[in-house]
Amino acid sequence: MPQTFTPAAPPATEPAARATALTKVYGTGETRVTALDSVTVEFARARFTAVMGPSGSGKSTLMHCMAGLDPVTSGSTRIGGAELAELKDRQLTRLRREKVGFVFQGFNLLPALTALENMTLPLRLAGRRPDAAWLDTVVATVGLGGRLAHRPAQLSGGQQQRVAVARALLSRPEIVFADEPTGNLDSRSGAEVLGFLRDSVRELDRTVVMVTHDPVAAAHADRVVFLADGRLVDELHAPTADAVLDRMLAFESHGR
Ligand SMILES: Nc1ncnc2c1ncn2[C@@H]1O[C@H](COP(=O)(O)OP(=O)(O)OP(=O)(O)O)[C@@H](O)[C@H]1O
Repeated sequence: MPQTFTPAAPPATEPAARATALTKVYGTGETRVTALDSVTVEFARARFTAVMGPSGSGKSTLMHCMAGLDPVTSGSTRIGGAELAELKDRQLTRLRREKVGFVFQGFNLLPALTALENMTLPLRLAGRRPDAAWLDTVVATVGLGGRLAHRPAQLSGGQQQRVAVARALLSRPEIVFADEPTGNLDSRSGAEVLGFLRDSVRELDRTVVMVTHDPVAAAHADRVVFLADGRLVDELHAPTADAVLDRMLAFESHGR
């Protein structure tokens, strides 16, 4: 009897994103910098991971390479089942638009648009309509129900960042990369935004990777990975702020 071949579905344990022996070198000759030196790391689905390390250790570079914003020098980066180096520019742009959400320190909202218009803009640019039920869920999770018609200037920093989080979640991305999302917020608004990021992982099954300098912010994550000099040097599960701070101080004293 002829056998029909059915491609196997990706195993449930496949990570949302993965880097294998990822190396990134900037510049040549005297200005050559190895920003990432053979980093292998996985970001599990429906988990909140913080990336920490001293200034210049490669955190932003790791995020940019894994999000397909910056080409790698060698090694492999995957989002879901897709190997980024194998994608043509147009496919990469599409993958970034559909599978990756971004949250930046500076919110990056358009001032002339309302909160709701800002949230739905990436989907509309992609020619897609937001799913009404999912929009309601995301808006309820980030707690912006009464503010949808406000423009960014009429919102506090914390509310603006919640709009940015909602925008990142609306396309149901495989993974959300957040670069210092609380860097411009006071501690109370920062804690709220971190709470929403965590809720989006716990309640909405999203995957979030957050670069931060702040041990208190990192303690909201399920796991913290530490970079030093472009290498992955340690990780902590179920971190507390004190445990994160202890590790950071240990790296700094070793580095001296
Ligand atoms: N576009 C670039 N051109 C040249 N060198 C770069 C570039 N981007 C980053 N680097 C270098 O790569 C190294 C890692 O930088 P990266 O920004 O990833 O570190 P980081 O851990 O995010 O730092 P910070 O915490 O200060 O934001 C640094 O030495 C940096 O100077």
